[in-house]
Amino acid sequence: MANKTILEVQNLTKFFTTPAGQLHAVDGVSFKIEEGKTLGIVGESGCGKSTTGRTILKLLEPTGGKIIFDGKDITSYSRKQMRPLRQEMQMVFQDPFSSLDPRQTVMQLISEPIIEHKLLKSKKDIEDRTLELMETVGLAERYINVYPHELDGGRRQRIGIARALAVNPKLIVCDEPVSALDVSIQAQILNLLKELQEKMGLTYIFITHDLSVVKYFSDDIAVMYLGQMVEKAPSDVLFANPVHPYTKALLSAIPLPIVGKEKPKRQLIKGEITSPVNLPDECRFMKRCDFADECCKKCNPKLHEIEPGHFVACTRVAEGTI
Ligand SMILES: Nc1ncnc2c1ncn2[C@@H]1O[C@H](COP(=O)(O)OP(=O)(O)OP(=O)(O)O)[C@@H](O)[C@H]1O
Repeated sequence: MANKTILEVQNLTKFFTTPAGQLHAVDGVSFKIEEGKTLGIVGESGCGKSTTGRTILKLLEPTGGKIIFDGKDITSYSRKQMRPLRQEMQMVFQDPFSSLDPRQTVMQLISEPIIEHKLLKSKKDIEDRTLELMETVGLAERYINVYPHELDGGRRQRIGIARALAVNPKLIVCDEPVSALDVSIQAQILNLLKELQEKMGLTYIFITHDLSVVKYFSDDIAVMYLGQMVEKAPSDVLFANPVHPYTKALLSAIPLPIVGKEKPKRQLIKGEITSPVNLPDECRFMKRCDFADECCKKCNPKLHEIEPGHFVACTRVAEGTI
């Protein structure tokens, strides 16, 4: 039996008005996530991953589209209407250092959301819950009175995770949560997030520029390019059978064995991601694509299901010429 859909995003857009014109940071993104699952969102810097995450949590107002969380259409919810939902939707950031008040101790940092959301009242209950959360994220009790600058990046990220867990969320948007950490620490934090998911039934949106990080972590992976999803599939399918030229190039650049197939030759992606301002109605990846031809100028391709659950937005794939 399929799990319950906890989040559905339909044709989400977020545009910013800039002196140069409308900047299409998120441009028609749609997906569903079942409770307890992880959707990885990957793509290079500036493709709109963080804006997607922040808009879903209503930290940014969407320009268009729909956000349905736990059966409720929250697209037009006011700040006040969002308040009770804030507990259910949390975010873990890349650099916990910049999101943690340096003047607060671990105790103050972890207990803050408990106090803010009035989850517990007595000092003793708050302290007990803080200690319980520290244990849950693997932070030894001896750190309770230390300040974030006295801790390494991994332990600081554990504080960030404990703060998110403090309010018993259902969905956590993890925005590059391990990118600032050493590789050995990255694995510890990924294992912790996985363990917490299994224990608490958490749903994750896991944002990263690094496909190798999400391979074992995500149930589904969405590849973003210039505000749009260009390929979306279950993780194993995406790694075994990448179809969009951008996904292929991203995959060829990571040091992973490709099961049952020879590792594709490394394909360098030419040039830089172009500006998402005033985009013409043509394939957005065209200028960097080795396979581009005249048909790619016809229109901006939509996602097309090429096998169950595997979607690709490429004109040449849709026309069967690639
Ligand atoms: N407040 C803002 N005002 C104007 N443009 C913005 C704003 N926030 C983001 N952008 C632009 O929106 C686009 C998407 O940015 P976003 O941060 O979502 O990308 P990203 O894929 O998360 O990249 P990174 O990993 O570097 O954060 C970029 O072109 C960025 O410059």
